[in-house]
Amino acid sequence: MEFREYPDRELMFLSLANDIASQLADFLRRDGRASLCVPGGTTPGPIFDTLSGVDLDWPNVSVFLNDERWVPETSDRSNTALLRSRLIRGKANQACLVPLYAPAQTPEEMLDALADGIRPHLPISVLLLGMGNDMHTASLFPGADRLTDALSSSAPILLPMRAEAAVEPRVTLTVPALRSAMNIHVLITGPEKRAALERAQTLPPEEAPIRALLDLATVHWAE
Ligand SMILES: O=C(O)[C@H](O)[C@@H](O)[C@H](O)[C@H](O)COP(=O)(O)O
Repeated sequence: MEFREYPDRELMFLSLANDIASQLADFLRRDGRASLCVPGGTTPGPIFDTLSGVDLDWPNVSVFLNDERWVPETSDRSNTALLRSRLIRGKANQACLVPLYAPAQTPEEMLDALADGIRPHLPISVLLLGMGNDMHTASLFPGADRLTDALSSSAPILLPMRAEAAVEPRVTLTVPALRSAMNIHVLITGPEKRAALERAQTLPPEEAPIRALLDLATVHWAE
């Protein structure tokens, strides 16, 4: 794991957005296409704002979430709605947003169709992850019903996930799909998350799911 500490959040957001853009540009130059997988939640908004204004060959960039809450886009809990309002706009308006939600009562009903949509965009070129104070990442929560399945090296691309801390059912990329990424960044802010990261390094992934990605990740932190 590489740990980068920044003097303030603003600098971190700008610098990380810049790293992500240049990594995507490398893939676009080399392969003519790239994929960017991002978290929802409250932290990454400023990175999305910056990226949406960057000049890239966006029509050849596919964008998808690490995980989605099983709510329609009209919900203020929808990560897809966050992406549409902060990332898939401006210059990035032409990017291809690959869905992790489709209207249905349960994620199980749509899981295969959603996984079929994601599969052609793997391996991920650039993966950005968040982390909760409980050391979850994506929707890999400690104590979640299918965490063991999602940690397995033979896990499918996507799994439904339910956990007390998750509020609603979720759909999440699994550990092997996430670990296949060519570049992995973890974005965290504040002293509580820094302490949680330190703790995660001493625990197995069953207790600290972020641990399953840390050996491959660059962690970006600012107070
Ligand atoms: O849908 C989600 O909730 C996210 O994808 C999740 O994994 C998030 O990255 C962490 O919960 C951190 O969230 P905050 O940035 O809001 O602390």
